[in-house]
Amino acid sequence: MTIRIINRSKNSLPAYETAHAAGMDLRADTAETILLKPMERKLIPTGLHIELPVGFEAQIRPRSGLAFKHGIGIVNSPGTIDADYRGEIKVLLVNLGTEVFEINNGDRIAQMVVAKHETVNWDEVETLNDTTRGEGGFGHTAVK
Ligand SMILES: O=c1ccn([C@H]2C[C@H](O)[C@@H](COP(=O)(O)OP(=O)(O)OP(=O)(O)O)O2)c(=O)[nH]1
Ligand SMILES: [Mg+2]
Repeated sequence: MTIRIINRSKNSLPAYETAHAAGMDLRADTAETILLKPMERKLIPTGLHIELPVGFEAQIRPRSGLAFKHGIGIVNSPGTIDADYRGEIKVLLVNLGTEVFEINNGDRIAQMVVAKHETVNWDEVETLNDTTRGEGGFGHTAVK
């Protein structure tokens, strides 16, 4: 599919790094180096604005390499970009590691997955179909 995009950064457009990757890496758009101290969170600009087709969303997900090596996560993971959002895509990084993490312009800080979603109408009722699980959850199938 083709999606309209405005790129106000000087970085290349988000791109799939391998032939069948699900996510396109997003790059930081920042004139100055951003420092993220341990347990600190910051909204990182990308300079990108997109026009998703109705019925699609974009998910902003962490990169496992940054998570593993530096403890970098996304506070609201996965972030949701709505089809009607025209603002700049931003990434809410958090440093869960023990060292200060440096972000420079063009660094690949997160990945974006474009996905279909349903739009639901509620059918409000008094009872739901019974199942073997019933109301069991939160570990109720664990071996005792
Ligand atoms: O990681 C994110 C998450 C969201 N957004 C943008 C796109 C999204 O469409 C909008 C609103 O996001 P969300 O619905 O998650 O936030 P909210 O706190 O519910 O804000 P709002 O009241 O604006 O919906 O913010 C981002 O740029 N990055
Ligand atoms: Mg919202």
